[in-house]
Amino acid sequence: MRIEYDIKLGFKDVMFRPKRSTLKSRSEVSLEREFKFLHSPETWTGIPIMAANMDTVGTFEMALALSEKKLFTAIHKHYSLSKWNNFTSNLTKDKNNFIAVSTGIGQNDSDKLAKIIQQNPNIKFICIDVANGYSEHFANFVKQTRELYPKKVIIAGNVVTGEMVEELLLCGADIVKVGIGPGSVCTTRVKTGVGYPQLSAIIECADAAHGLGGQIISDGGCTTPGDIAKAFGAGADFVMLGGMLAGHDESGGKIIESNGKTYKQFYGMSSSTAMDKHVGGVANYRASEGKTVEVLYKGAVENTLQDILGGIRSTCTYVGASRLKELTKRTTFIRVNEQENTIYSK
Ligand SMILES: NC(=O)C1=CN([C@@H]2O[C@H](COP(=O)(O)OP(=O)(O)OC[C@H]3O[C@@H](n4cnc5c(N)ncnc54)[C@H](OP(=O)(O)O)[C@@H]3O)[C@@H](O)[C@H]2O)C=CC1
Ligand SMILES: Nc1nc2c(ncn2[C@@H]2O[C@H](COP(=O)(O)O)[C@@H](O)[C@H]2O)c(=O)[nH]1
Ligand SMILES: [K+]
Repeated sequence: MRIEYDIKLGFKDVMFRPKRSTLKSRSEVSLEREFKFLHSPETWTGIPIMAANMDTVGTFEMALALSEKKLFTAIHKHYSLSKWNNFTSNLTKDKNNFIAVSTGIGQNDSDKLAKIIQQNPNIKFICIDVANGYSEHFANFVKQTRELYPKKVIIAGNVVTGEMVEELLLCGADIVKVGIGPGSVCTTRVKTGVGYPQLSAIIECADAAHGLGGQIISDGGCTTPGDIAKAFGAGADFVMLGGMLAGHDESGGKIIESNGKTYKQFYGMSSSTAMDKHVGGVANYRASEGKTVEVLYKGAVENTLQDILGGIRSTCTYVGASRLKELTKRTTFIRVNEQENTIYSK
């Protein structure tokens, strides 16, 4: 056994130190970024915030709403081929910049992926997503996917350490997804004791990825627009959101009326709710690693997006970044023991 003694940080452990700035207005901030990729010849321009590939968040409806504002959606892997064909038949070609098709690493997953891509060749992004990105089988799957799809942009995850980011990039991933256990409906840290505070994971993984010319997605743990800004400040190229985009018209999940209030169901993809729905229950050798919750119904996602994007533009003006790209260079984090004043929150 060994112990690493340096303390790893989460979003709640830091704040941005304000800096002098020449920006006159938050309207002067551009949140768009342009990326070239390590393997794929594609280029991408957009606002690098994405909906998670959860069946309550990464829906076709979410993709239509988010792509309007140049945000991205990792579509969940449980749509059938015919649902995909139906969705893409009404899709303008440019919208393919803002969606990924997701896959697991089983034979069924790769067969279904092949069919979806064969029938929808304009799809540009593939998101290979597993809970534990440390297995050899997963790395081999990434390699095989790169061989099959040399031009697609491949996202692979999840991992939390630099050496595995490098390995996945070398296996053919363009973008590595980072986060084990920070999610709002995640119970991995409780069930397994495994995890890595998200801010430190981002800092370490971004450094590893950028050294090789790859990108990272910070996945999970953002509960406020300020957390998203901190993820970008720490070096994330993209930020993926689950819970913050749950509960909207465009989200999946049942509507629940209770005590005169309206809620929407939201659950982890490793929860018993998800496993009952998609694979007929929790296998007898494993535990669920996700929660099922009810979130207050929030209406159209557009309003939430304005709140998020407005918050991040404001962060940028506080540190003098006229473009999101400059935010990390202009970031000094201070370690803190307090966040917001909660006297009027419940
Ligand atoms: N970011 C995170 O912290 C987490 C995210 N999730 C999300 O939920 C989805 C469903 O998760 P889940 O059903 O748990 O697993 P996955 O769908 O990710 O499982 C992928 C494959 O990896 C194998 N595997 C081996 N060890 C592990 C392990 N420790 N954890 C998970 N899989 C393992 C699984 O086999 P077998 O099932 O036979 O073991 C399975 O074949 C994920 O794809 C991810 O989107 C889930 C948990 C954590
Ligand atoms: N450990 C688990 N993690 C999960 C599960 N379902 C999804 N996730 C991860 O959470 C993020 C979203 O995080 P949020 O804080 O923004 O809500 C998602 O992208 C997955 O990586 C699960 O059942 N268990
Ligand atoms: K995900």
